[in-house]
Amino acid sequence: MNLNTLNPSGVDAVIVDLDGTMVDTMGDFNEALNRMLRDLSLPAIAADQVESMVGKGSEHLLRSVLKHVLAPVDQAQAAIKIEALFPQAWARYQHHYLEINGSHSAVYPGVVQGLQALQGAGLPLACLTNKPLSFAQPLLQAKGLDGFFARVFGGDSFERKKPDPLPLVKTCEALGSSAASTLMLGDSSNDAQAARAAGCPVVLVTYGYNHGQPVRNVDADGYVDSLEEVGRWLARR
Ligand SMILES: O=C(O)COP(=O)(O)O
Ligand SMILES: [Mg+2]
Repeated sequence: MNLNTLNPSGVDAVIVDLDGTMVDTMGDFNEALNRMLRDLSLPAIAADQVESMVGKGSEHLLRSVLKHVLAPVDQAQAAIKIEALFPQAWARYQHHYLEINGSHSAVYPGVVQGLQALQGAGLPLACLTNKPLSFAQPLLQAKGLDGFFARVFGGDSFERKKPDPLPLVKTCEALGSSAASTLMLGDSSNDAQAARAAGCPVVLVTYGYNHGQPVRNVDADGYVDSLEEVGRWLARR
């Protein structure tokens, strides 16, 4: 663990990211995307391609996937085609994602223990994801994680998504804590950039999705291999 620059007694609340931090949802993304591509008579996409596209919300993911599968078409044509396909792609993706939500995904080791420790330390918790709220809420329920969170916000809960600081600022407001005393736990540069811009301390997990880039290269206050480590550290406050 490397949380040297942070003081646990300065933390009053915690915001936790969902995909890549609490739940490994890559199987769900891959399944829903490939069902959508089949409906649109487009070729399938491999899971390792999808991983680098996750993190900036579902609209961005769908545009990236469509761009990838339409790659042989020239760029200007692809842009026009993506926008033409988007409404149907979005409708089919939502349908399939909600149908399979949680059935191809798993809670990472140490998450439940970590959240229990944070709750035991009396810290109010919020889940803040770029996933649509209608996907996030049933996923948290299906994985037995919903009871930990006083508030849950999705990528469509506010005007802008992470890496914009707005969702973090609004989540701090909802938790009644100052940005400087609200710790963000995430897995990607979106979480870290949003936290930095909002003035929140940020710790990143090393096992999630960071657009295929090494997470330790992202500017953050610490990196952990398990949320259990954060729980143990904050239980000392
Ligand atoms: O849906 C996404 O793009 C990623 O969601 P996250 O913010 O929970 O990592
Ligand atoms: Mg994430």
